[in-house]
Amino acid sequence: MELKNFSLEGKIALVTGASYGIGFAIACGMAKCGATICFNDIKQELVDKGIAAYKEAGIEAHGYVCDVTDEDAVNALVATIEKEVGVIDILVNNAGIIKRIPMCEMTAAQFRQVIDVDLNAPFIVSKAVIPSMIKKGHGKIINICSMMSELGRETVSAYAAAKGGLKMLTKNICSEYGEYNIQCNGIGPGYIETPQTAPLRERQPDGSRHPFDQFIVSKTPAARWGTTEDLVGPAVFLASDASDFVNGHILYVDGGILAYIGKQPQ
Ligand SMILES: NC(=O)c1ccc[n+]([C@@H]2O[C@H](COP(=O)([O-])OP(=O)(O)OC[C@H]3O[C@@H](n4cnc5c(N)ncnc54)[C@H](O)[C@@H]3O)[C@@H](O)[C@H]2O)c1
Ligand SMILES: O=C(O)C(=O)C[C@H](O)[C@H](O)CO
Repeated sequence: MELKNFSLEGKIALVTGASYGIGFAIACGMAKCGATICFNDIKQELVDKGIAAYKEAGIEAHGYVCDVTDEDAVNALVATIEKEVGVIDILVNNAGIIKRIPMCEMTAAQFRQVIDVDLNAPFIVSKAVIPSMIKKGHGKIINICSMMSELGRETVSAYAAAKGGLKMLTKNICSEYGEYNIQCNGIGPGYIETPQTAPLRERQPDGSRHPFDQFIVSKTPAARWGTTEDLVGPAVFLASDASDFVNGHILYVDGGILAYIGKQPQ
């Protein structure tokens, strides 16, 4: 039996919002498996820093400024990549924001902003790449979901609504385009050490650990925060031929949080 390989040689990947953080780590991992990396971010300054960081990692990445919520800009980005690099084989919808505000104190505009980046944008970017994937006869779409695709918590109503919707968008793209050999799956990271979660890990004025930091470690069987490197193997798997029969799945990379009721207070 031939082992379907994990190589990404000859594949072109677009990772959104990938100047740093989870997207940067996933892109670096895909590059090490042979993929050509294209990425975007919202500001030239971030793209420039990203290109330098990829170069430092030995990767010649193609960087573009593009706000993923702007449909015209996204369509222009995909057309430019197709012209300059080639047809996108792998899309990672990674760009995202969070606003931690109690729901009744959050404005509708703030709610909409989170939905726009975390849910509408993955729709926009996926819609932009799918036609060429159909023509090419294959495609991989990986949506970066969250624990909040399954669970709620105080202050993250918009984010949870977006990430829950992103889980179902993932399943719907699978349903609608699986027959064209397009696999759309999600990765659901646990709590990962990146700028997005930095406020949850800040030391207290007395030097003690943030209460949320202690809470998450107690809720994680692995008893630690995740790192961006923990996400690379799962992303490469879902981007490779080895996952051609995996579709509509959310792969939770959470150290066991979703399986664990929590430790009895001592
Ligand atoms: N860090 C975690 O614990 C965690 C866990 C689960 C899911 N996630 C998700 O993973 C993804 C990456 O998270 P992260 O922790 O690396 O976040 P981050 O805040 O460190 O990075 C997010 C990136 O997205 C970019 N971005 C934001 N809005 C954009 C827009 N409109 N257009 C283009 N780029 C935009 C930012 O500039 C940044 O480069 C997000 O979707 C996040 O919701 C993070
Ligand atoms: O709960 C929060 O405040 C978060 O920041 C959620 C994390 O970013 C992440 O999405 C958990 O999977």
